[in-house]
Amino acid sequence: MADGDDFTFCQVEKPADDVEDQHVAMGIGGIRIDDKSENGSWDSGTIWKLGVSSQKTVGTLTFNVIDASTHKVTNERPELDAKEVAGSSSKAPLEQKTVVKKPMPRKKVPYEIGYSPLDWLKLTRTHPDLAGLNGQSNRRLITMDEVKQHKSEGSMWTALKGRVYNIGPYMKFHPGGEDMLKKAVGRNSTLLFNKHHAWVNAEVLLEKCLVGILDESK
Ligand code: HEM
Repeated sequence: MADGDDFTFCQVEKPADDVEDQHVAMGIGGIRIDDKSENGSWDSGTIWKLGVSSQKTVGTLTFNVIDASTHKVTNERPELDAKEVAGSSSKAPLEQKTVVKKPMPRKKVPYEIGYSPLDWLKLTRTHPDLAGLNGQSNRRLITMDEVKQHKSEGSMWTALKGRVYNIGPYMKFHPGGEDMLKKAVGRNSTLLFNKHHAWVNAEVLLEKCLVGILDESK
């Protein structure tokens, strides 16, 4: 290149991801630059290429602009000349498998008047014995066999995350509806609970309904 030519040349690296190539320069499939040095020899280098090329010359620089507009866009890596793009000969598939878990559809039921979460909070603060303990300790160990025996209106027990609760008083307050909560009665409802709303803080919500600790040894 002649001294008078004020031409700043910076080397452009080929981007690591080939998918990007097709979006960054739509219609241009590659660039080749040839520079005639002062001793008359040619320095040349192709940055990347995809399709048919046309040649342009500016001063001593010769550009090969390669047209990719007719090039079929596929998920395959474009054919790259190993000689021209050193170190990028591997043909790894671009397809990425993303597993998107479908969220559970929300099935909240409207509250009956007097059964909102706030009403439940008030009840837990004023009712003397929601668990139905009649003075018994709520630290005692309870087996699943005993849980199964409490399925009546006033006393509906469920085992949840290692604790046993009387969920009878909570039935009409449950935002997912009574029918859903009834599925928990007389059994270990931990899996069902987590399936629908692992984020719900049952320990706090049902604190006053605690009957005992689940005896998991039996
Ligand atoms: C055993 C104690 C349970 C407690 C304390 C409880 C509490 C709650 C709370 C606080 C909500 C509102 C969640 C929110 O707004 O994000 C809710 C919603 C719901 N619950 Fe429960 N639940 C219990 C058990 C269950 C069980 C066993 C089932 C299913 C069989 C169930 C099914 C649902 C459903 C379908 C909703 C509405 C879902 C939604 O809003 O996305 N719940 N529950």
